[in-house]
Amino acid sequence: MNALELRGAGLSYGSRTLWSGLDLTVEPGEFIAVLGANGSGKTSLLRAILGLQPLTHGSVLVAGQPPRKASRAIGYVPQHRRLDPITPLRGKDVVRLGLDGHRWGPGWLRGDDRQRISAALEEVDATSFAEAPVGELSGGEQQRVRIAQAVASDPAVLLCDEPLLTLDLASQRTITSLIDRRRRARQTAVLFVTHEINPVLPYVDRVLYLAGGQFRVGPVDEVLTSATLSTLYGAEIEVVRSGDRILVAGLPEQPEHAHDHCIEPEGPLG
Ligand SMILES: Nc1ncnc2c1ncn2[C@@H]1O[C@H](COP(=O)(O)OP(=O)(O)OP(=O)(O)O)[C@@H](O)[C@H]1O
Repeated sequence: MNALELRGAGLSYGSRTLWSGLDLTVEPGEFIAVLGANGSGKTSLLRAILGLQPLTHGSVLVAGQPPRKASRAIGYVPQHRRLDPITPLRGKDVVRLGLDGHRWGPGWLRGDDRQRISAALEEVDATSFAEAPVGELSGGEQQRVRIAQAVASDPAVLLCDEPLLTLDLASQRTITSLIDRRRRARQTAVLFVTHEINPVLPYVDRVLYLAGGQFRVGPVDEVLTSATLSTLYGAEIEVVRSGDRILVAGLPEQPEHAHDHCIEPEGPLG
């Protein structure tokens, strides 16, 4: 079964279309980097997959189910934001929210939930944070606990919304390799929203690039090229591969053909 399937998906806010005609099938264990201009709708795409934002057109299925029915099939890792030092939660309480955070009330742990919480913490080498007040952990440690939360229900899809932001290089490496390890070990598909491809470059199978109401999906070498990005942005953009890094020069703040009042988007390129 596909981990994720978007068919003819489109999202508009009022007269503004973020993207439309989006067909994307993600296999179990695939790592997709979602890149694009500010405001191109990357976070909105994740919200649609989470079932928090209804699509204007088309459909989304997670592990064969509509998002609302698939809550345990979706893990979500948000941007790192420093938790208040007095946050009254221990590491294991944060992980538990990945199992019952979508249900109201205090609730009781079900069946093997306790085991799932320990296994998730162990997976991110965070067993020692189980009893620790999360607010006192470092940024990278807090982000590891958030990954444990996201994988606790053994999701089919892991949605990561710029999880490396504000982390130092060493923590970025730890987080990306933990996510990669999980998807290989459990065939968890990953949608990884990022402004910076290089930290995830070794892991990426395909890129979904959104800009100016258009998109392009494909392997890194097909999408991150001067020709493709220049077309997407309607401006001269240069992409240079230097060793194991990709450098992009000339990115405008906004794509040339970004539109607040929708002209029909051109959809997939090429
Ligand atoms: N609920 C909403 N109603 C109306 N407009 C919205 C709503 N949510 C987001 N938007 C707008 O849609 C656009 C896309 O937002 P989104 O956060 O999805 O973009 P993004 O690609 O993740 O941006 P960034 O890279 O800056 O984080 C933005 O212009 C935003 O203001």
